[in-house]
This record gives sequence, C-alpha cells and structure tokens, in this order.
Amino acid sequence: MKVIVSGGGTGGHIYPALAIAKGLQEAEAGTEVLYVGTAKGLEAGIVLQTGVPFRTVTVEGLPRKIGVRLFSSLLKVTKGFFQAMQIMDEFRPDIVIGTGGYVCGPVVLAAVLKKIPTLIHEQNAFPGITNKLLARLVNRVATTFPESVKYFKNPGKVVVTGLPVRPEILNARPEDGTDLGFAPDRFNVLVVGGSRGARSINLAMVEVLEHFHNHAGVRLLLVTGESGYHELNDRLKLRGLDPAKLNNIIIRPYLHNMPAALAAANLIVCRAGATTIAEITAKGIPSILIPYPYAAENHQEYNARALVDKGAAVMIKDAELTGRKIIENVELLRQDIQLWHKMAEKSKALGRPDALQNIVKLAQNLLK
Ligand SMILES: CC(=O)N[C@H]1[C@@H](OP(=O)(O)OP(=O)(O)OC[C@H]2O[C@@H](n3ccc(=O)[nH]c3=O)[C@H](O)[C@@H]2O)O[C@H](CO)[C@@H](O)[C@@H]1O
Repeated sequence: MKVIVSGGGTGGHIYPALAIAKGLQEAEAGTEVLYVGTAKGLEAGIVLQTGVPFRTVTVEGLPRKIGVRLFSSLLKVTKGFFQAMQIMDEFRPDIVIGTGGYVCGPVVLAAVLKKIPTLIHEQNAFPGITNKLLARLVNRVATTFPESVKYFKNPGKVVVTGLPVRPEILNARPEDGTDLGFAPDRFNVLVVGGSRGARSINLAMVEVLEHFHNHAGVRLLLVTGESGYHELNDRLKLRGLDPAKLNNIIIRPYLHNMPAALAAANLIVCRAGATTIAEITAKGIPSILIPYPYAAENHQEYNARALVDKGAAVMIKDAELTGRKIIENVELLRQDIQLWHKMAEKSKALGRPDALQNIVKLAQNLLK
C-alpha cells in the first residue's frame, strides 16, 4: 500500500499523522509512506527525526480581510495545490490522509480531484477551518470526540475513532526516562507547554524551579518551546540560578523523545491540546492542566474540563496561573499517594489506546 499523510503547523496535527502512518505500516508489511508538509511548520524538523520520507508544498492561512496579503496568500495556495498534484502523479498513493493544519487543504484537495480515496482526522471537539471545508469533499472524516460530529455538513461520513497515539508512546517503559534525568524512585514531573511552548507556564516555572532545585525527592524536566528557552535561562540567571547546575532539573527547548518522558513521568504539568490529552490518558498520568486561553472556541478549556470532571486532572486557568499554585498542586500529589493513585486510574480510564487501530481499520476499509 502507498500512503500520503499530511498535517502541519503544530505538533498536535503532526504526531497523529505520524501515528497513523506507523499504524498502517505495522498493519501491512511493505506499506510505503510519504509525509507532505510545509518547509516552515514544525513538521519539517519533526518528520526529519523519524526518517519518514518528507516532501513540501507552499501554503499559508488565508487572511479574513480583502487586501494585498490575501492576494499573495491565494497565489501561494494555488502554487501549493499544483505542487500537490505533481506529488500525487509521482508517488501515486492508494490513500491520502489529512490530520489538519493549512497544508492539508491543497494536499487533500489534489487527492480528491485525482479520485484517490481520502480520509481526514479532526483532533478537537471544535473542528478547524481546513477540516470543515475538506469534510465536504473527502470519503471519510474521523473524529476524536462525538461532540464534533454535528459541526460537519455530512454526518453520515463521520466516524468517531478517538485520537491516534503514536505506538512509540504506548510501548515506552519507565526505565526509558533515565536519559532524561527521571529516576524510578523519585517523583518525576514533566512540564511542557504544548509543541510550541507556553510563555506563561515558563514564567511561572521560575518560582517552581527555585522551590524544587536540589530537592531530593523530585526530578523535573521542563520543555520550554524553542522560542522561550533563552528567556527562561536568562530569568533563572537573574535569580542567581545556573540552569546548567540544577542537579535534579533538566531544561530543554524541545523534546523529540516524548515517549520516554511520558513513560517515566508521575505527573505532567501542561497545556490542554487534544493530542497531549490523548497521550497522557493513554498512559494514565495525572495532570495539572493550564489551557491555552486563546485557542479557537476556547477548546483547550473544554478538553481540560473533560479530565477534571472525571477526577483525572487539576485545572489552573492561565489568567490565575502562579508558580505558587503549581508548587502547591505538585506537593499535594507527591505527598498524598492515594490521591495520586486515584487520579492515575481515572486518567487511564479516559485513554483510548484503541484509537489507532480504529483509524487504521477505517483506512483499510476505504481501500476494499
Ligand atoms: C494553541 C493551539 O491552538 N494549540 C492546538 C495545537 O496544539 P499543540 O500543537 O501544542 O498540540 P498538542 O498539545 O495537542 O500536542 C502536542 C504534540 O507534540 C508533542 N510534543 C510536544 C512538545 C515537545 O517538546 N515534544 C513533543 O513531542 C506532544 O507529545 C504531542 O504529541 O493542536 C492541538 C491538536 O489539534 C490542539 O488541541 C491545540 O489546542
């Protein structure tokens, strides 16, 4: 089988595409995969690390107002569409799968016009604009949440599969986390602000790092995002902390080995992006969630509430975020082991490790 997967911009769209690619390869030996993304989005770096063949098309989001930028964006999207048509002719895929982000627009559209079977996956409860438009044209729409079905014009082609989690995440074991500073006999805390990092979390973390550095019982791994890394390091230095000498704390701009970190983490402090949520519940990790307040339709708070209501997570609103609140919640869960166990169980109960199989079957059925 030959498959094109496409999803771009941020990690939340990229990793589900990689998961589906891997799932199809594991289901059918000899499956050939091509990832189509943009040169500018995070996918260029992430996909390169995986060794999956990668090709690019040019594309960008269309501004909502009429003006010079709209004209130049339309030109780029048109160029991207013709590049995608050429990729279809050269690679000749049996199926094209899109997981959201602007890049999916021209890629999936080219496949539709070439009469290649198409499938898109929507991670969030509130569908993104590209997926809403493409849903009218593709053969099948897979969603994470039943709640999103109503936003699509043809509910008949929508299937609720859950969000496909990378097999590497499902298979990683706690001992894999030792290279990242985690230890089996310590309370391991992973802090990550989504695939691009979160400035408000980084700023609050200065106080948290001051509190926990040299703490014998805690290991902490903070992923700042590429853009926030230097600012955080500078702020720590201003407080007299040398980021290179924090002993029990590691700070990274980005983590390619997220499977190892998630396998070893006892607690995660993070944004509430849909892909992250699917991963932490698949692993059964308790979480402190700080939803990104400007996500479309405030969908991250909606994601977070689903976990908080079931007792799997604690939520701190971004506007109310302080280092002290993070410290208090980490200490509470570290010291109250029964509460921690209860939250871990509730988190695991919300996980959908079957989602990858569901979407793999959906793709295979489309080809029958
Ligand atoms: C601001 C915004 O609108 N963000 C959206 C974006 O978030 P974002 O791209 O941040 O998506 P998520 O938090 O859902 O997923 C991040 C992905 O990147 C991985 N990762 C992250 C950091 C790192 O250092 N290494 C790494 O591997 C995570 O394991 C996960 O697989 O897409 C999600 C899925 O459509 C949405 O739900 C989010 O609301």
